[in-house]
Amino acid sequence: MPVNPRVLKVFQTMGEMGFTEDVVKPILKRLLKLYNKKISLIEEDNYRVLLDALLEEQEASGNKKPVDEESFEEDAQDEEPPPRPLKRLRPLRLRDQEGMVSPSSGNHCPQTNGTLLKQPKREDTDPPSTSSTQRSPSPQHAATSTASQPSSAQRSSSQQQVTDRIVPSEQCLPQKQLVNKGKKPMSSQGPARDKRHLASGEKSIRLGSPLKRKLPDISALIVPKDEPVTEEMPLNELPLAVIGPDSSNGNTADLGDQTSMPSSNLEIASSPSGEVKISLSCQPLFGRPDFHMPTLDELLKSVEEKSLRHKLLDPNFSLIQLMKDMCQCFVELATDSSHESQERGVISETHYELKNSDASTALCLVGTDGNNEAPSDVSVDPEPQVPKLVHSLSKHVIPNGGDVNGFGSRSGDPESCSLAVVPRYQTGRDELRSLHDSNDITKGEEVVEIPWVNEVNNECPPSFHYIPGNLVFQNAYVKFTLSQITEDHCCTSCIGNCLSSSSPCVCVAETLYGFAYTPDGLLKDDFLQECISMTRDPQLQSISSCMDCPLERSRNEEMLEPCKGHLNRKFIKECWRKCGCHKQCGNRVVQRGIRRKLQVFFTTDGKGWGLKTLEKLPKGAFVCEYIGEILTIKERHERTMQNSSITKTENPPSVLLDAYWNLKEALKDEEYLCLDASFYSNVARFINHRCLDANLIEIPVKIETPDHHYYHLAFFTTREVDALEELTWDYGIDFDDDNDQPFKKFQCKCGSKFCRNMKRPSRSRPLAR
Ligand SMILES: C[S@@+](CC[C@H](N)C(=O)[O-])C[C@H]1O[C@@H](n2cnc3c(N)ncnc32)[C@H](O)[C@@H]1O
Repeated sequence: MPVNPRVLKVFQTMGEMGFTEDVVKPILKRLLKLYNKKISLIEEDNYRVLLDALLEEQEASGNKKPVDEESFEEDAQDEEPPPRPLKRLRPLRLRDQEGMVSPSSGNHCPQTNGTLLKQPKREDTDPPSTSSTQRSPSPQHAATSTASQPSSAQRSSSQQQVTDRIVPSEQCLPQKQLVNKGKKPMSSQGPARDKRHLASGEKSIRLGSPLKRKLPDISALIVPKDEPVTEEMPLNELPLAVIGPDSSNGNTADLGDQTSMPSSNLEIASSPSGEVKISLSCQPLFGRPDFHMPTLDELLKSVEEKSLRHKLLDPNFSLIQLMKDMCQCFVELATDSSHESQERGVISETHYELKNSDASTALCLVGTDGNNEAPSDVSVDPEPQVPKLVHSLSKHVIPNGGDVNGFGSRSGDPESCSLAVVPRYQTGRDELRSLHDSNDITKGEEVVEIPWVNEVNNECPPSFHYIPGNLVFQNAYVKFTLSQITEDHCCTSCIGNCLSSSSPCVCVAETLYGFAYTPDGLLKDDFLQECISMTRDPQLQSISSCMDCPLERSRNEEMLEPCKGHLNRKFIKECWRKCGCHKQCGNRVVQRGIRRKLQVFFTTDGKGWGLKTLEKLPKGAFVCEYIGEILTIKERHERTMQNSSITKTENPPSVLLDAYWNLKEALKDEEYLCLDASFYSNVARFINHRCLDANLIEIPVKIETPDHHYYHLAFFTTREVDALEELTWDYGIDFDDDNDQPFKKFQCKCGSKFCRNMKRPSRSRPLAR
């Protein structure tokens, strides 16, 4: 029988591209079968689909399948070109679920070995084969019928085209939905919301950033190499992930027989050029009269509340678990109209329990999947604990230079953000690696990247949450309001750079010495020198004692010890947002954040991790702030008492914001504050101690508020610092005093000739801590 000339043309064209007829033939045959013998679909875009399939075949396996000797005569039929079919990116497979009939075997989008499919228009409603071994034509052809799936000619927006070409999740409908021919999608939401309702209650939910308009290079899709692949479910024929509802949620029975009915499908496709798409197709809960379709917003909110806030520090966090939670949230939302209030109830209850639990109880509470045992792959340190976010931070979190929308709360405010204590896991090395990107330990939170290196051993930096600005833990009163900042407190009439004005602006009026910065953004030498002297020289130290020291009160209210004294300090006042000056005004330095090239490194002299500069720093240069949770002294004490080992581990100490405690007017309890960098902090947590002649000094900086009780603590260089030098500051610890140290005493290895750990006479400031 003569061979169809169009088929011959295919062979000829492919031959010119280096593909032999033997290689092309079986793939062409499969594609023709898939496209109902419509060879025009193969011919489109210069045989793009065939080329893609050939490339995929080459990539996926070196074993060429035997050539099918059948003639193409019956396979290739001439026909009118149908509307442009949809293409599907290769869905990347994350996970296989054993013992379940995966949608891939029953309702997956059929594909060839090539993963880029064009889905021809098809009007028939014949159920497709559900055998995984059969490469049957798409079961979703009906779902992509003319009515529900506009042709390319009908599409005006190129974005729409691109979106449709990339993982058309509607095409992965189970068989039941295929009879929906001609029906319009049930979407009640506009396309801008990027969500689609499918026939018969199915819904495709798209997450993640908007897709780029450019059609990705499909042959270059990333395939995760470490995911399990079974022979029955070839990689390139499966959705990326198939996640069934969590059997532990008690809803399994409601979902029906999972072996006969596919559960929710999750598909993710990505390409090296950055296009990522997640598609979740949820199966309606058959037999549930109370089923209703949650909106995407409801679902996302519920997932966030359920998973993200509760698992912020969970070393066992896994994306799959998150996806499972998402499915579970879907089930809960879909079957319970009062889900919102119930969900909140659970949160507050958990919050209460966590806050009041001891370490072992908390350990049970944070076990994943309701499993109360610590996971076997992590070693659990029962002593140290990590505060864990269990409630919204949205209202009372105070970022560095944060907004003036009424942050902070008086104690007892039920809406305060709250952290509760849960055990800290000693995470495995790999997990730590994933927690701290070696290129940037700040995870993008700072303007500059700060890498970490360890050329000494295999240790990774300790686990902590990187935050670029201080956060209120719970009761600290830190409130910035515009009304608080009066004309006396900010330079509303200034323009441009305050430093270029002949007289100091009103912002620095209360500092008495004018601007602290030079036009180069460094500290003025005399100002710096005075700060250094007031800190280091016992003769020049100015120390005041509180009448009623909150530190002593928190330790023992019954038997108050006299205040040990607090160092009086000079402070810097920066211009801020209510000021009229430019954001680049020279009186705004600390609020611009870290600008220097720094590196976290493992020290060679036994101090653990440290911080070094990678560039030469001039004297008086701002390096970074000391960032942590803002705790009241009471909270600090409670945290210490809850587990006395917390603050006495290798963790950084909590630093008192005590420069104004000795004011005539007594502060309220929630205004005696400190910064605890144990769990939430920035790169300053790595700065090691050096007795007396450290190259950094901490200076109070007031930015947002005229209040005295809250300020920033900023580190400036005390001298010129060479590139690669370790950065150090004097913690002010008294090595002779065994009690009341803010952290575990360590054998000082600072190497300074003024080291106080060498039984020399005290030369510095064993003040209140
Ligand atoms: C703020 S942390 C500094 C970072 C810490 N080296 C690390 O590995 O995470 C404070 C802890 O570092 C260690 N450290 C800091 N300065 C030290 C010094 N001069 N000598 C010995 N250990 C020091 C102590 O264990 C201390 O408790």
